[in-house]
Amino acid sequence: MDAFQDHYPENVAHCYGCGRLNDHGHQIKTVWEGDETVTRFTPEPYHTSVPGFVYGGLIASLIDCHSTGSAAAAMYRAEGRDLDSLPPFRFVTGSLHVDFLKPTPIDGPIELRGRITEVKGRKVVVETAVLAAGVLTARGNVVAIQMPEDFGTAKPG
Ligand SMILES: CCCCCCCCCCCCCCCC(=O)SCCNC(=O)CCNC(=O)[C@H](O)C(C)(C)COP(=O)(O)OP(=O)(O)OC[C@H]1O[C@@H](n2cnc3c(N)ncnc32)[C@H](O)[C@@H]1OP(=O)(O)O
Repeated sequence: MDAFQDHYPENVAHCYGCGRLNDHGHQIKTVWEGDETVTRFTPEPYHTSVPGFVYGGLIASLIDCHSTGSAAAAMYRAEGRDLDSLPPFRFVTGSLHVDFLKPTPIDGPIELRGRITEVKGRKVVVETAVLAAGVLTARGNVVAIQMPEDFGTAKPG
């Protein structure tokens, strides 16, 4: 099945977490399963924190990109539009909150299951459960915001 990230236009397909064109990145893939968005990812041995367990920064990174992809897909769904239709919805992370509930074992796939809890203007809130072998090990809350036209052009300060 096609993933949301397979539809990202080339100019936003280089993200370290979700860009299909980033050879060094995670290249996550997210799909709808009913009203939930689902990403499955198998960690590598080098994603270790404490031996046997996944590095928390990786979990945060997966939640991050799972959520921005989910936010875009939710907006397309809300408008009854095809994922390839123009103009494209592009979301960036405004806020990323992670609760680490239990150590996440590294020896198998991780499943992220997201729910859209708010859509308001340019903002989408996504809550994500992170499961390893069916056990909830972390929870994420992301505020994703539709990318402004002038993203990245503002001068610091
Ligand atoms: C499926 C088909 C694909 C199609 C194609 C998709 C392409 C998909 C591209 C993916 C690309 C990779 C994405 C990876 C995820 C990153 O890693 S993104 C990189 C990390 N994030 C950044 O660099 C963002 C930096 N921050 C900014 O640029 C700006 O602060 C933001 C986030 C755009 C917001 O600025 P703004 O547009 O001026 O926001 P503003 O109008 O003030 O607020 C809008 C709303 O958002 C809220 N808000 C703003 N900032 C925050 C915040 N930090 N916390 C909470 N709420 C906030 C406001 O309260 C407001 O809410 P309401 O009052 O309407 O309820």
